[in-house]
Amino acid sequence: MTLNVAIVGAGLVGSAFIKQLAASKLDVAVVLIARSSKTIVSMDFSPLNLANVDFSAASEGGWTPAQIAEFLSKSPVPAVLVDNTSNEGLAQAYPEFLAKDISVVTPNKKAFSSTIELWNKLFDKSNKALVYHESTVGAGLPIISTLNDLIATGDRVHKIEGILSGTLSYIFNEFGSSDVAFSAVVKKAKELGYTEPDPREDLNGLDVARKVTILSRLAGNLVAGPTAFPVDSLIPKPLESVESVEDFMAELPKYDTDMAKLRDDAKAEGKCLRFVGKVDLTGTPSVKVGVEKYDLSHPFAALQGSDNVIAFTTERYPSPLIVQGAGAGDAVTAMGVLADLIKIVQRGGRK
Ligand SMILES: NC(=O)C1=CN([C@@H]2O[C@H](COP(=O)(O)OP(=O)(O)OC[C@H]3O[C@@H](n4cnc5c(N)ncnc54)[C@H](OP(=O)(O)O)[C@@H]3O)[C@@H](O)[C@H]2O)C=CC1
Ligand SMILES: N[C@@H](CC=O)C(=O)O
Repeated sequence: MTLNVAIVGAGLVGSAFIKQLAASKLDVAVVLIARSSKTIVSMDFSPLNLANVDFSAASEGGWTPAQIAEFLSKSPVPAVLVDNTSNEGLAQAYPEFLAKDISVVTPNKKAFSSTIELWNKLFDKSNKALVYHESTVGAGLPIISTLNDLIATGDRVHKIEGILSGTLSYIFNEFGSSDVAFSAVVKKAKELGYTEPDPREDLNGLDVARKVTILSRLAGNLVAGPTAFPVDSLIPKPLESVESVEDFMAELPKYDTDMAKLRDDAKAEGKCLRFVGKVDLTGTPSVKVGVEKYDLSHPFAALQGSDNVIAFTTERYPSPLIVQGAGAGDAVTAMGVLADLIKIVQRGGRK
């Protein structure tokens, strides 16, 4: 085997990733698969059988990031952590993995939109291990690789603008084109697997703000984090203090008429609502995230389903380079994660 892999998180994305990896016949051994409270591990680094991942047989108890890093550090071949969780603690521990020459692949945005100090540790030139995180923005769409390629080849980014949330794209596409209730579309987006584990992280703009933080930083504008610039929230004020997701979802229908009014006002002007993220580097850099009205002839008005669209305006692309397609969902996100793992295999697991 060329690499040993630990997969942490076997939810929607993690399960789809395991299925795709099993079908890919990639020359790696999966030696650990973890959920929050159960861990399947092959202590002698022999490959686990991906066709039969059975957590019912695993003993109770999750492994800490430090335990996983310690285990992988003993691997006789280069090792990779695939983090398919949205866990903050694991994200903060990536430097521990990198310090042990363990590469990281993840769709988890938390580390990359955290402090600049953590960002610098992740991309420290002296790291021998690799970090790939394509699916942190636009799921499997080639957004991060495109931006990195533009910059690495000497282009200058002027603006990045787009619809970066599969959930909010789906919500505004569905809710805007019919009389369906806002709360019903939010529920459906959750059922379809587009939302974050807690859908309020989508509705409050934080998920898009995290993605915009990542893009802005990659473009050279080191914003302090997702709360360092203006972000619109779609959470009704009285629901901001609700504790559980279940209570929030139960209360949301009470605010359907407020959201319908916003939609109908835009319609009356011949426009539609879209939730967009923008990075403008043409003068003093500015970053913002929120609801905007677009003419029905605008490309952002014609999106379908959970589509994301991102427009890079650069020195070489004054008429923007556009990437568009499904921006959420288990299969497309897992595809981005697997494509990143394949890159690590191709590079032999080390810089
Ligand atoms: N869904 C999508 O369309 C997209 C998702 N992403 C990102 O992918 C990641 C996963 O999303 P998704 O699959 O939808 O989320 P899920 O909630 O379906 O799955 C999360 C998984 O992580 C596990 N987990 C959580 N904390 C820990 C921990 N401390 N140790 C071990 N396992 C843990 C959960 O365990 P348990 O099973 O025990 O609950 C679960 O298996 C998130 O970061 C999300 O932002 C990115 C792009 C698109
Ligand atoms: N909840 C996110 C999932 C992908 O990042 C979204 O809706 O875009």
